[in-house]
Amino acid sequence: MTPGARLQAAIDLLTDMHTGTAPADRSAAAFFRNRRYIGGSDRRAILDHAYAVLRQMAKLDWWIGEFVSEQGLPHLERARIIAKLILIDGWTADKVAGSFDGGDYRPKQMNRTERSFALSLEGADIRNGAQPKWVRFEYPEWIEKSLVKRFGPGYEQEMAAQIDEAATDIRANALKATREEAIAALAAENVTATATHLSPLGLRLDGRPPMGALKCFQDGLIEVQDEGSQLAALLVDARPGQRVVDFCAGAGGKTLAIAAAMKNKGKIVACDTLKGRVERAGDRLKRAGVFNVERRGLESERDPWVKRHAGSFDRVLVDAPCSGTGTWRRNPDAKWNLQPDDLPRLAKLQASILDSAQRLVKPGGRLVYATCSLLAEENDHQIDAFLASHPDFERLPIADVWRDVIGTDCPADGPTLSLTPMRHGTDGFFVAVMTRKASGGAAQTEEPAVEQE
Ligand SMILES: C[S@@+](CC[C@H](N)C(=O)[O-])C[C@H]1O[C@@H](n2cnc3c(N)ncnc32)[C@H](O)[C@@H]1O
Repeated sequence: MTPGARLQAAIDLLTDMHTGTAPADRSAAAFFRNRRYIGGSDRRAILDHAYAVLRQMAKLDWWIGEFVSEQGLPHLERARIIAKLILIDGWTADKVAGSFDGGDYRPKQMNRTERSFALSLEGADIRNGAQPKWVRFEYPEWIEKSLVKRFGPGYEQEMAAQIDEAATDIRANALKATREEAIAALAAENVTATATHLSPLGLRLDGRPPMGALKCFQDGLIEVQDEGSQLAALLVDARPGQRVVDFCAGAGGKTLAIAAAMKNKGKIVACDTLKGRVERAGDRLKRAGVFNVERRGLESERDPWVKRHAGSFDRVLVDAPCSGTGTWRRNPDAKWNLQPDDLPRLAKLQASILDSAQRLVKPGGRLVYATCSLLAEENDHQIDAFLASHPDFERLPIADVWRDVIGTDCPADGPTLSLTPMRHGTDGFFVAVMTRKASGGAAQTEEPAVEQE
């Protein structure tokens, strides 16, 4: 494809991304599925253009807004790409016009308004002192109060750390390879990987190799997983022979890591209310050589299966549905899709999931709550409320769990773990570990636990 054709494809992709409600990565997958003729390097270039826009969209739109107030509205996605080329890539208006020339598959020529918009941007800095903070640091204005409550004045730096793209992290699958063996296998396929600082199984890749094409990926030696997510799974401290529930297992990211920690011995029940999602984890489990997992679709968090298995698991992980505010480096569109009423709705769901899932934990067993949220409402506040209403549970100091499992000093202060992109270079993750007091008796349930496997 010519550079201009890539730009037109990026405009079309952004239009798809901003029509309908699908997350950007799903829109992109559908876009390329319908255009199989687009090769790998063109695909990468088109995605780079589109994601560069998504990452700095508040600032690009601010510049568009400044211009529009005087001159009338240009085609929005074309305007965003024009602004991106000039403000981020440093193009001149003439260079943009060279690609917007109406040639085969290329953007049609800029009209007079677009041309004067392009000229007005030449030499400007994408950041401008007149921009409000939410524009400069790229987050929805309404969430500022929660960010200030959580981080204090440092919240701006936390948000700035979410603008740039995250590196690709992978986990060495201990069922098939040590971290050193995974590094060597990657090197043999010309991929450079370095050990992550916090996760003992983690590797950070140089660049973005096409993972699906790597033999060591196809053979299950490695899994794509952010370092924060690896740590959350490790802190479950699941041991060989135990019975474990991954209550919100999704496509099985943490299930796989837990299975490796258990050396495939014992049993994991991977549940989710999205039955199709948990079913689709099958191929990943097979590739990773995991065979101690039962996949289970739940009607809701109060599915009768939970009551039937009350008090019968050593570990229950609740990797709760959340705002995803810790993953905005990877999903920059998610911040603009999040709505103010999502937070109370999610907090209510998280509390309900915890309240139901806790029934599965046996006396002396552990309930581990994790989110990829940065917000106290979904994290510490949720745990405080849970402990207040479940006196048979107590929090285990995260530093103790960390030292037992990982063998180093925990990088976070406080009784729970909060990882952030700025402080730890991981996705934002929260982890709290609680135990059902051994003397607390079995979980509250109206009927005896019955094994039904
Ligand atoms: C953060 S994601 C889980 C990610 C997954 N654990 C992983 O590591 O790849 C949260 C999951 O919770 C599931 N979920 C939503 N509501 C639920 C409910 N009421 N009960 C159980 N799971 C639920 C969602 O379908 C989603 O897959």
